[in-house]
Amino acid sequence: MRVDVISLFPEFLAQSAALGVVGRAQERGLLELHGWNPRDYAEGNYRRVDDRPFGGGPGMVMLIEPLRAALAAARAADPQPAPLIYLSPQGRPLSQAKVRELAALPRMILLCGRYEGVDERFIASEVDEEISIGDYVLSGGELGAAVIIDAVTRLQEGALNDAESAVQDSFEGDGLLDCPHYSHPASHALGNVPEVLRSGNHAAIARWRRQQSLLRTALRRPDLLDEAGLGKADRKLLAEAVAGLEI
Ligand SMILES: c1cc(-c2cnc[nH]2)ccn1
Repeated sequence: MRVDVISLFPEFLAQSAALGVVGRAQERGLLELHGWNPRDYAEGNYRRVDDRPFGGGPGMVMLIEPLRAALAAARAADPQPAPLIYLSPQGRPLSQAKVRELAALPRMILLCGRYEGVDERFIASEVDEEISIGDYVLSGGELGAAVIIDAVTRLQEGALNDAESAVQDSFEGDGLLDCPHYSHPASHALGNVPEVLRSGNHAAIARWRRQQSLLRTALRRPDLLDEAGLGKADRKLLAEAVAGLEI
């Protein structure tokens, strides 16, 4: 997969992408990352990439022309078509379903805004999709781009080793929150590991873990539970766990 990133701080992404799964995916030829800095295409002595907003108000707005030139350079660098995705608080919330959709693409171009954002005419003319990574304001879209790059890279065939794939599957598989995890020591001042996990009874362990995932999801993210479409056995397992809660 090829990912082009339009950003005033390409070094930010280069550093974050050099590590871990994303760094390894690049070494394995599973991912190609290219940065495009609008400042390299800005005209004039000051190479302006932003200016004050019409109508007044705080902050600065990223200008159309440097963005158009950076986008044109990115598109000219590879014949593969690619959607332009703008990371912004006004975007649709990122979900694992959207990550799966993006991971299936051969290429995408991520636009990272700074300041107050991007001139609306560029968005209306060139942006295919706006995506938000959460309802909070960041200093720019680069962290959102890094999140998307990490999440889609993990879905590239061959990017994860067996242990990492198991972790991915355990979360991604059924849309529920993960169960609690424990390791040594079995007994500690902070508490003891649940007996079932030390029983060696794999059926009982799987049942306990499923029940804990269901209970956690019901308590913390009931919205995910609704989407999961539980079957009769899961609803029974959850009801048993809820009945056992000490309220
Ligand atoms: C994606 C981008 C942003 C953001 C971009 N610039 C300021 N905040 C916030 C949330 N998700």
